[in-house]
Amino acid sequence: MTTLRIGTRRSVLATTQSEQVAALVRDRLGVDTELVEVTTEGDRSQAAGTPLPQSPTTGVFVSALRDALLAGEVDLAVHSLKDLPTYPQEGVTLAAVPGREDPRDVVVARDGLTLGELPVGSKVGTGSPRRAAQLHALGLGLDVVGIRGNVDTRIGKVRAGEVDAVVLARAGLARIGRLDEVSEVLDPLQMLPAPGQGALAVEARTGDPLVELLAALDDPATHAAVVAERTALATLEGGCSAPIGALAEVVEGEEGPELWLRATVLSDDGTLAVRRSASTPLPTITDRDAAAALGASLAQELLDEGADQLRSAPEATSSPAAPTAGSTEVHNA
Ligand SMILES: NCc1[nH]cc(CCC(=O)O)c1CC(=O)O
Repeated sequence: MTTLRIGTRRSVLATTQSEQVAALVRDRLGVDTELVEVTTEGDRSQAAGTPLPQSPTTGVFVSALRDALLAGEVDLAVHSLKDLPTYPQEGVTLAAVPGREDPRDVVVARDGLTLGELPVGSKVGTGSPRRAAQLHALGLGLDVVGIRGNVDTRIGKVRAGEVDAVVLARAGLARIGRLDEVSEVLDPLQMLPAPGQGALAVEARTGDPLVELLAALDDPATHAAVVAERTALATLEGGCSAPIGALAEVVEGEEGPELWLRATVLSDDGTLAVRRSASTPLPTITDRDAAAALGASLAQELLDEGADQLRSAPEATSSPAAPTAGSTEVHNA
């Protein structure tokens, strides 16, 4: 085989991630690699300062890379898995999910403060409805403000005093060597990560013999976890558009590996939330059907508990959404 061309976005985070996959390809397949930078619509719109659609499921960072893959300009594409839409794309196969970074969210705050140490009314920046809703649900009286831009830009807003803190994925900071900026790692009980957070997706063309070779890059425990998380997300997306967090982990049980999954759906303002967790034995670590079944059944439980009715009151209306059966009302202190 000649040199494998790896399609990547241009940001520091994306090229670092792609270089990590390139190193895996060289180690495990013994093949040379070349990074090919592809500019995505998401990158262009961020550079121009125009707002992005709020949901990452629209895949603005993803489609240009897939186009380059389908056009044969690159042999494989590397994405942050949480940025991938849940619906499959014709001609594109998820060939490997490498080992995951710590999936938790972190706080980068002025003076190294934690969320609980920030005074009431402090400005916390995030562009993520999931993070915003969970920040509100903490009841700390924080002022959640919308910000955007890459990891560097967002940290810069704290250093410039524009906001008191930002919430980011620990994985992104770990990959670009900026963990020293972190003032608090958020427990998933307070801040459940996005489905797929901290994991990478390696995509290739469906039917390309490369798909089978790339299986050597796969980490089966991570793969099982993200299948459960993303199946839950896909099932929930069918019924609601509210913010969703989900995290699965493989643990060693007495009778072999078990997959644990917890998930939450919140109203945008964080005043209503449903949370559930469940587990399943994994007869074999590559049993993706068991992982998918766990995700689907947990999502169904959340929908049965009213996850599809967790709508915040529209801003123009005065009456807040009524608590729904089975949902937990979160009181802001
Ligand atoms: N939303 C953009 C995005 N996509 C992937 C990561 C970080 C890496 C990861 O989660 O795998 C980030 C930045 C962030 O959320 O802080």
